[in-house]
Amino acid sequence: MASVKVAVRVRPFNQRELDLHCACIVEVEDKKTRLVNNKIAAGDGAESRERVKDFTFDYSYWSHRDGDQHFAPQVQIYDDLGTDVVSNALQGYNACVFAYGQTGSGKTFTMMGSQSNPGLIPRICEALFSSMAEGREAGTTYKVEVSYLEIYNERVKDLLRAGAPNDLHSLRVREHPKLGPYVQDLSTHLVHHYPDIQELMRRGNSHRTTASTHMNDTSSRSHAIFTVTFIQAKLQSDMPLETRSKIHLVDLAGSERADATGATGQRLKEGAHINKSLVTLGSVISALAEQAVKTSGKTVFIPYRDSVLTWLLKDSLGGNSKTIMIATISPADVNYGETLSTLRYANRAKNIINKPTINEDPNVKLIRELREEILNLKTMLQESGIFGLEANVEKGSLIAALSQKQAKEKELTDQWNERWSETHTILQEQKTLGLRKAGQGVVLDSERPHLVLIDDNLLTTGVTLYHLNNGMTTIGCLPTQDIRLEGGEVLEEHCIIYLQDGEATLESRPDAQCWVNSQFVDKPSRLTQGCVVVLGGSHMFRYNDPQEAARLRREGNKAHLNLSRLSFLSRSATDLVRSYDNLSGLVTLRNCCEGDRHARDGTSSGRGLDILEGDSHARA
Ligand SMILES: Nc1ncnc2c1ncn2[C@@H]1O[C@H](COP(=O)(O)OP(=O)(O)OP(=O)(O)O)[C@@H](O)[C@H]1O
Repeated sequence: MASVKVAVRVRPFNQRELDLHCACIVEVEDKKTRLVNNKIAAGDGAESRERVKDFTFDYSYWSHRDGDQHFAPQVQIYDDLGTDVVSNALQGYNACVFAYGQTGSGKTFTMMGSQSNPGLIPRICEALFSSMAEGREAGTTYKVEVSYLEIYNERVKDLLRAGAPNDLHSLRVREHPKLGPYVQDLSTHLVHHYPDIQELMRRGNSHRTTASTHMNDTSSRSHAIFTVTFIQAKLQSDMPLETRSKIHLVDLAGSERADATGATGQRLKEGAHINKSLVTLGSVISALAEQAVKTSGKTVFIPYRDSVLTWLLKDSLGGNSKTIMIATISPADVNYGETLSTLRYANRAKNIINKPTINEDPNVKLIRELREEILNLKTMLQESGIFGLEANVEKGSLIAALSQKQAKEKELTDQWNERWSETHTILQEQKTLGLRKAGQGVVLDSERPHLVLIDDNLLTTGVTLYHLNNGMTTIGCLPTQDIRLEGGEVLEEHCIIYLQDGEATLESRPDAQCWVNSQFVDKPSRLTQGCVVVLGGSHMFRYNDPQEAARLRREGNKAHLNLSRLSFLSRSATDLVRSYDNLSGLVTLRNCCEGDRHARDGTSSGRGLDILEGDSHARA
């Protein structure tokens, strides 16, 4: 059992409040937040008591004026609240942080922050990856996935699939009997490094629905949920351990009041929907708070399903999660009503009791239980002695039970080991490939020397990359070859690429058609960064050596990369000229006109490929 932790944060005056010469009506001292109603005169008696409202929370943060003695910067919020989220996730607990407050009160600033002053979400993610780097050294394998959605006008939109058809902007929320509510077809993204997450955050944030209101120039009109699924697996003293935790980081839309925000038309309609979720959130919080103090044992109805937001956050509110609420408030007297309402909301949330548990993999749990039972059975056998027939019968059944449990335990442990070694290999492979988004593009940052197929089949839509083995990579049309090529003039065993001390050399088999940068290969030929390899007349590759490329970049020595352009004329059905720019690696296709054909004679002629010379030769 754990209560929801609640923190309050007071932001600086905004321009509008400064222009209105607003008075500051909030005070903060330790855990206490005091709100003063300036409209009631100070004095004795009941009226004066009405003037001041005191609230106590787990944390009260004064972020009103930098330089004040108890000023709370972003890093303090992270140190107090974010570090807990990270350690909970590492222990296998679900965690949730949600920011609640009036429009323009600092929710996005607290959760996401800015480039120069990052908020909780980037700090939590960065710390998770730092911890993972340490854990990996100790042999732990991690799998981290991210999804990012917004709820706008009670519809769920995938923030990481922008440009998708409209139906993907209205995803369905469903409920799994064991896993609970989830969003159908929501994209999840495997991440290997912190910059991967940064890129996803940047992309998702740029797709959030925002608009300008009187209260905030870039007001978030939606509730945004950034979810990190964190799975870790390791062997501890030969015992498999596997946990899965979900971290929901939620930036709610601001509560609206038409008079305060100047909302009309679409903004007013949004307000009604935003309020529907927030009103339901309020009802859920009240019902949970009521349930927590109830002694009669009668269950209170919790209206989770009345809004998409509360349905999706069901586990975080009263369920299996360690949850933190951050209530953000304005210090200005003009916002007294909204601030009071936020503080009351937060005060009620303090009473919510959650039931967090460590999310252990069910099979691992079973293995652990079986091992305990096996240990007990062994102890019983040792203590049972061998007196009389009855004792022998009992001993026999103990031995049978023991061997049955040992067999089951072995089967489950083997399955677990196999699953994780496979996952580990896949993750390692993906990490080596370093697939990352760059704007609309996808970049493969492989760390190992490789060939990229430049495919002339107009119906091929995939990109093929072949890693070279350390030592020998065989190429040919036989299934036993490391790289199997079909069609054209490819021989059963066509050529071999030797990779030794980081240097790749291509050796052609007798009668095989191989060219490197337009030079026919009749003796071992060294492959250099960016060179073009043509095999069997119709298979064209670009060779990449990431280490050589990095060295050349460092040296600023691009001179050796010849700027000349090679053009290859295919005599295959496509009849296109492909131009290859050696420096950028760009391949362009254009229709071949008669005037382009300067077929070279010699080895390539009649073999399905003629080589056209560009302005000059590329380096061989
Ligand atoms: N603690 C703070 N310190 C400095 N600036 C802040 C702080 N909190 C908020 N701000 C500034 O106030 C403005 C509004 O903040 P923010 O966008 O985070 O509000 P919000 O509650 O997310 O609003 P909405 O509900 O409209 O999206 C921003 O310019 C932000 O930089």
